[in-house]
Amino acid sequence: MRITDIKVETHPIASNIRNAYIDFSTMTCSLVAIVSDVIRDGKPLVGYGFNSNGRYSATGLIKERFIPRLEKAEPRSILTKDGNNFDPSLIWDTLMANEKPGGHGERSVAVGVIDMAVWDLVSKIEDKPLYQLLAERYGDGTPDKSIFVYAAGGYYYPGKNYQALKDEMQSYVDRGYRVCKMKIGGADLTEDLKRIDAAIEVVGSGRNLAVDVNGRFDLPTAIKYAEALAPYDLFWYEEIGDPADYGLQAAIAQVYSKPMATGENLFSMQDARNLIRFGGMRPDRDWLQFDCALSYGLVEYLRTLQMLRNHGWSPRRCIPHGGHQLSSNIAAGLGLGGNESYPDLFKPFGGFADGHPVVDSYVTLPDVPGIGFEAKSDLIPIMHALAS
Ligand SMILES: O=C([O-])CC(=O)C(=O)O
Ligand SMILES: [Mg+2]
Repeated sequence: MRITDIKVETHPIASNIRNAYIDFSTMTCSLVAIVSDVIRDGKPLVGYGFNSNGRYSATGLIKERFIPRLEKAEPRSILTKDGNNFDPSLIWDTLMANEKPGGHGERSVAVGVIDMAVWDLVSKIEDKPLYQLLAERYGDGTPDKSIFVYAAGGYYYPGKNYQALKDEMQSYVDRGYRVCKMKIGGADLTEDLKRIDAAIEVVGSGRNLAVDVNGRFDLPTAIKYAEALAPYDLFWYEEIGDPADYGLQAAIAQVYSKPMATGENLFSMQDARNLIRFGGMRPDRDWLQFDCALSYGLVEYLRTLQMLRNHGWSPRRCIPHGGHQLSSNIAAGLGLGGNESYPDLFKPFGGFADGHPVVDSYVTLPDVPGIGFEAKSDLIPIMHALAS
């Protein structure tokens, strides 16, 4: 068994939205196809992977450093002991050979893209959905039948007024979402509170609304907002300050007793561990958003989950950033708290399989081998085009 070809290309996922820190006018992602010599139904099995939004494509790194390492590896050295499948963690070690620790940067995105393709391929070779494979390898064999999802949106964009924000939230509610998320911190507090009031008119209560600062606030601003937000009893107050400012996070925990969420810009188990050690996050109410597609993939995410258990955290407190099908599989297979969803953004990479509607903020996963890309009609043609 061997890898016969690895292909990569960059795709635009641009839009005119803006959060408190960046706009998405030039956002891109990398798409990878790993072709194997395993033949099924007359065709080679192919695994696909891509990175989620927020970081740009890592195609340069993938091409220059990571594909050559994988191509040079002795084929037997990346297989399981019985030789019946590829071993994701041996592939991970091959990719990361000769890389110093720390300073994770965009390298974690490049490895995350390839790792997604590896898990897609590995579960296709086992001829089962990835969530089933994960539940069998790491759990009691029974994946969750459905997973919690919330609708992420509520961005700032040109000409958007309160009515447009309400219409957007209403469209999520109409598509089965109970919990929705909106951006704050890109306007002043008075304006943001008016936007929050408008959104709550639609979603019914603060408990159905999460707000995301995208790391914009310093401590005084964070506290001023925390005091104003507390009475709303929001679903969560997200990424309030710089992602690596654990002191700021811990200080907010002292004054804000309602749920907080963060972690989408922490890209390694070690960084996640620093958040848990020093960030004042509370395992009984807060949420962790580490996104494996930006942070060295599922091999690293398994290490992060183990670290969390060692610190008394349940995987149920994890709702990853990114809105991609890999995290849906992880959520169902490893018992996370759910997954993010962008009903209208970052298409066709984000989103779920066709014919699986969201009902009361829960969604089911398709019963197809791999991550489920073959059940997503807007995405799979792009993948096939790359592989062929
Ligand atoms: O706007 C973004 O960068 C995406 C984001 O933070 C999220 O989905 O939580
Ligand atoms: Mg966020």
